[in-house]
Amino acid sequence: MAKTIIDKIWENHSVIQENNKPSLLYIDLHLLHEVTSPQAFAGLREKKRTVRRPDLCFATMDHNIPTKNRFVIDDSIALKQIQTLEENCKEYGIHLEGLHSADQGIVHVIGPELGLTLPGKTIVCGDSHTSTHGAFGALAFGIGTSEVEHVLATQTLWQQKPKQLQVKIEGKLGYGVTAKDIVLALIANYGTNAGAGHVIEFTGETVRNFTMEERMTLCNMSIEAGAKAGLIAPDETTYAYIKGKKYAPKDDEFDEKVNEWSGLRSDPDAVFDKTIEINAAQVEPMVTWGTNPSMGVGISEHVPSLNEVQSEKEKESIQKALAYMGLTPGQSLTEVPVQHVFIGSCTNSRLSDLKAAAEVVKGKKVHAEVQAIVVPGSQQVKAKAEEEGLHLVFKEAGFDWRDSGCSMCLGMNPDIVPEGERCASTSNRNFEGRQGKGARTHLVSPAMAAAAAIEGRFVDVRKFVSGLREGEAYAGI
Ligand SMILES: CC(C)[C@H](C(=O)O)[C@@H](O)C(=O)O
Ligand code: SF4
Repeated sequence: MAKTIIDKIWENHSVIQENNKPSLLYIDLHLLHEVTSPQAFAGLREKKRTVRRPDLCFATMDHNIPTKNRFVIDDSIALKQIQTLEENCKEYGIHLEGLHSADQGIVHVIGPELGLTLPGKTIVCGDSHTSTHGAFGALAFGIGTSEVEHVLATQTLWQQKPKQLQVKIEGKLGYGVTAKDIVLALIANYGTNAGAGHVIEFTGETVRNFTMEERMTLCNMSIEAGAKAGLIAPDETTYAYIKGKKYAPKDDEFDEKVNEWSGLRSDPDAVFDKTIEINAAQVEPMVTWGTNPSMGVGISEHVPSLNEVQSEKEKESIQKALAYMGLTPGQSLTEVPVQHVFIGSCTNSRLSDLKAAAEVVKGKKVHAEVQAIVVPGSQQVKAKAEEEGLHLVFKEAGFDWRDSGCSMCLGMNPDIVPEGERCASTSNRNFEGRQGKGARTHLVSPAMAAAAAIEGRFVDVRKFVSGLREGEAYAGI
């Protein structure tokens, strides 16, 4: 029978598989961070168990850490979680990239960057955006803390096989349109439940033409479309990225692996439970206006007016979101002032994201009413950006240039958006209170965030880059 890549990885890892029952899956890589691991280790200790394969675990600290003066941790909970991770890794012999490490960074940025994330692997982490690693053709998904304990103890996990959704993306991206806009458009059109109970395989010409960093942005947000995971079959782009990475297979072993990986693709006649088709050419730069990632529009559109909506329930949810966001129905987002700009997070903090933002910022100044920060996804990204002088572009424009971490993506560290203030953010979640109590989050691409930092309000980056302002003739792309 024809198989999808998901079927193939599932079969390769099933230790126990019975019809219609959960399978016991072998886990190839277990990533750990400071927030979701402490109780798991405590549980192990209580039951007098040990870590079965410390060599298949890899830990970092990212959520709680400050991005400015990173060694001064004032918050007592953060400090405790960081120290606990250090102690646990030491006790159980798990490799940790701590605050002093040049390889530290957001867990989903460093896995790929260090060559730990490889095609065909099963990868888990106590973190929902583990889906990011699917960009390499790995089956990668987030797990809860009790599952973290189970994987630590057994290196396996019971899992019901999910359904499979194909998201086929064809067409050429317009100028100024990015992978972030594509995934925001997917979620805006099909909702935050589109992928519920499914793993997504992204296919199509547009995806094939994406770089690995773009593929990571796409897979990162598959979880916001409700999916358990998202993945992309590996190809030459994948192998070229992996080659030479610190922990990636080397020399002959690499060639053998490429041979093996090249079988990791869905058979031409494989059947999916569902297929969604996206025309990338129709997508424009996106901005979210509401309190979940599906509440988004193209920058030339406007916030929904209530008479456009049919159902009462939807009307209510829009009204509630707009009240929280301090917006009015039908408003154009280009008239909305922003006070904060955050370029970072596991969605958009890799070198190409910083380059795209720097391109927009170059030679310009951050608006007087805006506080803007750039937070590289890892210390390696930071170092590479500095080699290319990107930090100078940002600093000269008035951005703060920080150390790596989750930062303003979520209100768990000192980088908080104050109540009632608005942030153009390259992260992936815009829930109420996500960036701090009462904070208003708008999800955008790095280029759109950079343009908002300069103008002090949302602008269409396509017009901005070509030097035009609203009202001026625009020849298109
Ligand atoms: C803290 C962690 C459990 C959480 C997640 O699982 O996603 C965080 O990374 C997030 O993005 O909200
Ligand atoms: S950057 Fe944001 S989304 Fe990613 S792991 Fe950290 S908190 Fe979660």
